[in-house]
Amino acid sequence: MSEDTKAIAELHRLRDSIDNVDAALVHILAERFKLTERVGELKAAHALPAADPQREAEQVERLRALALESHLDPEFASKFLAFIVDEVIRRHERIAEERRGA
Ligand SMILES: O=C(O)C(=O)C[C@]1(C(=O)O)C=C[C@@H](O)C=C1
Repeated sequence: MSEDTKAIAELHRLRDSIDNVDAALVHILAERFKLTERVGELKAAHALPAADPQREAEQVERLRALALESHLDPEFASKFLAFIVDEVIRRHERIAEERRGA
């Protein structure tokens, strides 16, 4: 087997593993959004604000430390969290509007 053929085989193996990790990420995100939807319902029912900056600051601090331990760029980890949390807040606001309109 030539070196190029071996490299292509290795590329396919790596891509198979990347596909597995991507599938796990989608499943984990789906579970997280199921949980945050329940939080959104709870907040709407009790007129609590969609966003909780104190909680977010704690989450960022915790994730940055975990990222460092795992040799992941902490800046990337906090941007990734912010991206998800922004979407959660939008969904919380939508739930609250729907409950107000109902
Ligand atoms: O914990 C909450 O209060 C949530 O609404 C969940 C969540 C999150 O996605 O983790 C989203 C918005 C808040 O600003 C903080 C955290």
